[in-house]
Formats: sequence, structure tokens, C-alpha cells
Amino acid sequence: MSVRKGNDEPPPPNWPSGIIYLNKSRISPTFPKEIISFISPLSTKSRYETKPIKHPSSTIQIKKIDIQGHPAKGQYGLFAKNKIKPNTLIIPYLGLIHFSLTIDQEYQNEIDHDQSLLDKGEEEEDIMKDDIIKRQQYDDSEHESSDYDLSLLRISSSDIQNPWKGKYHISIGIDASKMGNSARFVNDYRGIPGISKPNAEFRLGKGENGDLRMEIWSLNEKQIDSKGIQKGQEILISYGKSWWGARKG
Ligand SMILES: C[S@@+](CC[C@H](N)C(=O)[O-])C[C@H]1O[C@@H](n2cnc3c(N)ncnc32)[C@H](O)[C@@H]1O
Repeated sequence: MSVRKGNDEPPPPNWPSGIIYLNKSRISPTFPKEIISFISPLSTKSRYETKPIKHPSSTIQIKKIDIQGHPAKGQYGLFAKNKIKPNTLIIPYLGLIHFSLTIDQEYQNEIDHDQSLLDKGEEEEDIMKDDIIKRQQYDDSEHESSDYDLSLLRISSSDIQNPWKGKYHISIGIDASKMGNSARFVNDYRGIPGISKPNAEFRLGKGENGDLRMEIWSLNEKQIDSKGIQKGQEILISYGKSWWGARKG
């Protein structure tokens, strides 16, 4: 398959200096090879449909918000440069793909048990060493506080495909705080004067090479008025109650 041109386009107008502009998500250097197939299924490429994306610069633009009463006034937002039809892929959400592990409760109990044996002077078990290595190597805490971090995929510790089955739940995220594309400027619809619902949403999708990714889509005809998103309107999604809940403390 031929490689599409336009993958090396320059940053769009209003792109902030200091943020790396990406045409393709980057995978964190600590991302383990054991789970790469979940997001980049090259070996099973033929199973996936490819989805051409219209060059985003023709449909959207990054603009500074000067709307009175807008809760993100002074910040930036994503606006329709032309009319966008309902149910249309607007732009993929690019950033740094990272992951974190959360320990399975039963496995934690086993470790606590091993630790108590260690405390009593018994010999260290291999299972303990293995666990300590993983927790140190895969510390992901910097992304937890990011305002640009989005969940891509969660794999339960009980999933048979989980390489650490019975030990860890896996969370894969995309963080656009230091690098990304225009999608990182999409705001939430809440609190904006005259707006009562979003006009776009995140959907899980696949890029041209089959890579798993998050995408921003205009809502379908049933969710949005059938005319779609009008030229000049802000693209607004729902970050989800949990996102706001976490930030209100
Ligand atoms: C993913 S960024 C969106 C782009 C951001 N406006 C910018 O200029 O970089 C998320 C941040 O935007 C702001 N934001 C987005 N939607 C908002 C809303 N409805 N009310 C208040 N702040 C909002 C918050 O500061 C939030 O942490």
C-alpha cells in the first residue's frame, strides 16, 4: 500500500511553540513489546479496514477563544472552518501512547503474603522480584495529572489475552500534553453560554495502517440536528463526568 502524502505537513496556525506537532502518534519508549499488538496489529494487518482521513486543515482550525462567558476564554479551541456533516470523522487524537499497570487484588494479596514471609527472614521469591521490576520500570504517574490525557484501551487482568493475566490490569492512554495534533484543543461543552450538548464525540478507530487510535467524530443525525456542525461553530465533546469529577476534587 502506498504511503499517503501529507504526513509531514507543518503545524497549523496558532500551534503553540514548545509543543511537538505530530502527524502520527508516538509510542512511549517504555511501552512493553508484550502488549504492542493491542495497538499496532501489523502482523494481522489484513483483518482491519483502513479509513482514509480528510486532511484536517480543511475542516477545522485552532482559534483563541474570545467569547464572553466561555469558561475557557483566553485558551484555545477547535472550530469548524467549513460545514461538517453528521457522523463524520473530524480528526484523530494524536499524542504519546503510554501505559500503566494496576495490580490485581488477589495478586496483591499474594505479594503481601510473600512480603510477610520475607519480613520473617525467609528466602526471596522470584515472583516478588518480577513484581518490583515491573512497578519501577512502568511508572506512569506523570500522565495522571495531564489535562490532555485520554484513555485508549483497558485490558482486565482476567482477559485471556493479557500477558500478565492474573497479575495486572493494563491501561493504555494517549497524552497530548507535550506532543499532539489539533485534536488536543477540543474543549468540553459544559458551561458554555447557549450550549446544552456536545456536537462531537470520541470514537475508537483504526488508522490507515491498522493502528488503534481515538478519533473525534461529529455526532450522528439522531444525536445532532441533521444539518451537522456549521461553519464557525466550536467542536465540543463531553470529556465525561469522571474527567470533571476527578478535577473538581
Ligand atoms: C484538552 S484541553 C483543551 C484545550 C485547551 N482549551 C487549550 O487551550 O489548551 C483541556 C483543558 O481545557 C479547558 N477546558 C476545556 N473545556 C472546558 C470547559 N467546558 N470549561 C472549562 N474549561 C474547559 C480546561 O482547562 C481543561 O483542562
